[in-house]
Amino acid sequence: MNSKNENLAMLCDFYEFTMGNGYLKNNLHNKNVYFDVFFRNIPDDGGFAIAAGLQQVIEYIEDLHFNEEDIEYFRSKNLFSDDFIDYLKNFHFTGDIYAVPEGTCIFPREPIMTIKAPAIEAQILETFVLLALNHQSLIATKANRIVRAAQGRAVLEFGSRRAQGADGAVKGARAAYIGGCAGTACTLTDELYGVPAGGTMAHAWVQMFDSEYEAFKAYCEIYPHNAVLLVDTYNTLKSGVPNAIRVFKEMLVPQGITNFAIRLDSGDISYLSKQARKMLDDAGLTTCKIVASNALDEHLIRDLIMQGAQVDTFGVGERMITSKSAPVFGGVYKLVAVEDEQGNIIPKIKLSENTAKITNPHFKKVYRLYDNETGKAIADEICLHDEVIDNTKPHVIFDPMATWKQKTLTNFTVRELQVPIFKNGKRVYDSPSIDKIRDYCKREVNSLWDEVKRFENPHRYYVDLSQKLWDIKKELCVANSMK
Ligand SMILES: Nc1ncnc2c1ncn2[C@@H]1O[C@H](COP(=O)(O)OP(=O)(O)OP(=O)(O)O)[C@@H](O)[C@H]1O
Ligand SMILES: O=P(O)(O)OC[C@H]1O[C@H](OP(=O)(O)OP(=O)(O)O)[C@H](O)[C@@H]1O
Ligand SMILES: O=C(O)c1cccnc1
Repeated sequence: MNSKNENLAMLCDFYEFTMGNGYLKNNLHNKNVYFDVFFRNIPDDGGFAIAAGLQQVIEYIEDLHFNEEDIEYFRSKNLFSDDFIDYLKNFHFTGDIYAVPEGTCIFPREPIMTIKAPAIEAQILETFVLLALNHQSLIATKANRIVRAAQGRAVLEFGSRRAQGADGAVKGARAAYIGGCAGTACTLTDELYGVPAGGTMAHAWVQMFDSEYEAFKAYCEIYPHNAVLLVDTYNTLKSGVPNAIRVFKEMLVPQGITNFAIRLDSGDISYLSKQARKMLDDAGLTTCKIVASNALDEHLIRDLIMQGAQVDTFGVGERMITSKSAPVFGGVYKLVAVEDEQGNIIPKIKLSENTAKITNPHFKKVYRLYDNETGKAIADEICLHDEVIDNTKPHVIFDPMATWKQKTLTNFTVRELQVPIFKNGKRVYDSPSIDKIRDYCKREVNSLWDEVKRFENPHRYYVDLSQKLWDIKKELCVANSMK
């Protein structure tokens, strides 16, 4: 499921192979094509999303090959030509890929990945590329909302047991960490990706002993430095908290240990946490932290904080790992250009009755423009691949949906968002460590205005087109609408 040497080549929609077979028959297979990955709607009607999943795309592509069993499978279908089957036998990726690094804040309609490759290769990549980017971007985006709602309090990822499948759990926990979670309950995600795993205890531990007091005592004996006692098995305020206080005072305080905690997992978390805080403080255990869990999400956490709940750490499972309130990240994979025999890039467009759904044609680049005074991101500008924005001159940006809405920038910095990942089939990019990705994500989110980050009716961040790209798009719209 996760190792680099697992062959996921067959995790591919069947039509990629029927098209591939057809491209070969029509001698189109070696034609270089350009595909963009982009998305149209931000989950939960948020103001931005977070890119994640690139490392899994890289590992998939580096390992992409069809083994004997796969070749036999294709033969058994009696659908594919011998030439195509021979082609698959020797398949490996030979193209170029550009992508935004994991942890980047991303916005609708801008290319987050661009694939330039011979047609069959580009087509075969589609399913896995979308699957990996869509899933992890969804969870990183959701986790970031939950982490922001917690306003500096730690959020732990607790979702494996309710994730949609093993990959949903493991890659989901990786993405949640990129989005800002402090750690995960998923041991495998720690082993594979270095996301710190940890946890508290289940009700089963407490139930295994003759009394709650004995259960807490036994735990503190083994784990004096990591004691988080679950206090709601019988009666939170009448037995759970008093027993925890007794054990902390009898066993840990005399050893000079102060970093212990209790966990609330049911009932009114606001009321219980305030009462528990008071009881702990009255007992002199002011350093004791309070963890809360139980079907939490960004709205409940925000609400609990508004109610004055005394919670230091939130454990969040099902609603984060499944992104329950918005379970789809609609990233798509669209053909934007082909090369002719001379190597000229011919832009392609897909029209739609819905103007927002008309694709942005051509091989492109995305620039992010930052205001030098505030350091905040002003807008993204999608340009042709060979366009450069000169920040020493005033620069006009305009809304592509309402071109009369213009702004002239004078004091700004430009950053190209996509970086080269593969060149002629060879990887030219090393994924940063997971902690570096997480730090980068934090800086990225800090570079956005608060208005873009609010949960309700966020300000729409501008994603503009360069004049040259806009002109080409308009021309293609007119030309293609006559077809
Ligand atoms: N003060 C609060 N304000 C708003 N929501 C809360 C508050 N306290 C708890 N909640 C949430 O209300 C929901 C209550 O869920 P539920 O009825 O399943 O829990 P419970 O009955 O307390 O516990 P359980 O059934 O797990 O023993 C949870 O999502 C919980 O996080
Ligand atoms: O509610 P979530 O956000 O998904 O957080 C994870 C939940 O998983 C555990 O409970 P579970 O119901 O599995 O078992 P328990 O009876 O031991 O609490 C834990 O106690 C949390 O309540
Ligand atoms: O460590 C915990 O407290 C934990 C882990 C997974 C799910 N619920 C709780």
